[in-house]
Amino acid sequence: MNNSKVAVIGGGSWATAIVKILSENKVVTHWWLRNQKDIEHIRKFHHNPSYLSSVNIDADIIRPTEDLELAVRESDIIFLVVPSAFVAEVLLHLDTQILKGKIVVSAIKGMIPEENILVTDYIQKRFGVLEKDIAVIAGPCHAEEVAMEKQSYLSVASEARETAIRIEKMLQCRFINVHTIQDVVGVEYSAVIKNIIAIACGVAHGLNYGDNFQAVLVSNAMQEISRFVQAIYPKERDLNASAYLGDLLVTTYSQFSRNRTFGNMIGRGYSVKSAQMEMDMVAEGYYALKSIFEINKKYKVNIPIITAVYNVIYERITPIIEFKILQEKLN
Ligand SMILES: NC(=O)C1=CN([C@@H]2O[C@H](COP(=O)(O)OP(=O)(O)OC[C@H]3O[C@@H](n4cnc5c(N)ncnc54)[C@H](OP(=O)(O)O)[C@@H]3O)[C@@H](O)[C@H]2O)C=CC1
Ligand SMILES: O=C(CO)COP(=O)(O)O
Repeated sequence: MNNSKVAVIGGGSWATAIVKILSENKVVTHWWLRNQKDIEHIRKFHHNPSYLSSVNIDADIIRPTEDLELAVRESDIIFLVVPSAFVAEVLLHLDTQILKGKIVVSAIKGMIPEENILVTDYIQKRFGVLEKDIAVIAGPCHAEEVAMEKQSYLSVASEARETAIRIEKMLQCRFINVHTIQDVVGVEYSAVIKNIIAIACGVAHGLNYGDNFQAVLVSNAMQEISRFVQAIYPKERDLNASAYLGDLLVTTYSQFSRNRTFGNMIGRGYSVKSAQMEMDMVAEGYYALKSIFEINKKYKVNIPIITAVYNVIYERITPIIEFKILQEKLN
């Protein structure tokens, strides 16, 4: 039994997968979900009816609750797992002092819209959490495969080694291998951008481009990620590590990727609205596009793939035309 007191904030597929991992390690967890019906269902039947419903929720270890404040107050480690667009709204009524001295782990791969800042920057700014108490979960890992207990790998990034190791021990289990890394900003930006690239791959697939094109798209994208991350936060980092390249590959190639699925619909001619309505899950890349585009007005990095996706999604340029232009910029 792990003695840390933990809260998981969020009721979607990734939150459900993280709850499964914590439960495997016997970590007593307050699990906040916004949907009262889901909470009652979990209490009664020990499954999340809306996401990864095959996952068994151990009632002795996992305590679903509608009381966010209680979940946070009772815990010393908080896992944030709501899509980035809803973070500010979900945390709105929490006292600004409530996270002081607690460890906050962001499992979110997105940015706070409007403010155009990373989730960890938002948590530090709004709640005064110290950098040493912040961690990020990254790596190529789809919730659906965690649910099936397929061997997976996670990276825990923190500037404080002690914090990273504490979280590593909490997540390492039978089917999850965890390693630590000291690059919160690089890992977060890379995870944000790979979602946009996965939309690009989906659009390309929807337009009937083949594997040859996607391989070139992804390798050019890796260079794009490298240029952007090094411009924003220069540091010696191995972008071939699974926290960066691995996550890009799984999201651009996996059948489970929501971002790729969303892009595929756009490529096939769906409007943005109808593609979003068709999916009952969130494609973070849609929101990230706007933030990265805004941030890049200052850094002026050459980001042709992100620009092409931005033009398709926000400027309503026909994908077939935009991708013909992009084609000429890849090598
Ligand atoms: N799924 C995955 O494999 C992975 C996901 N992530 C990241 O985890 C984060 C969470 O995504 P994930 O769990 O997959 O999400 P899902 O797409 O599975 O679920 C969407 C979640 O968003 C909630 N939601 C929808 N609208 C609102 C709203 N207006 N206010 C508050 N909450 C809302 C839903 O709640 P409700 O059901 O009540 O509508 C649900 O909990 C994202 O940043 C994602 O990038 C990271 C790694 C892997
Ligand atoms: O981050 C992920 C896998 O590592 C999930 O990607 P999607 O949101 O596109 O499914």
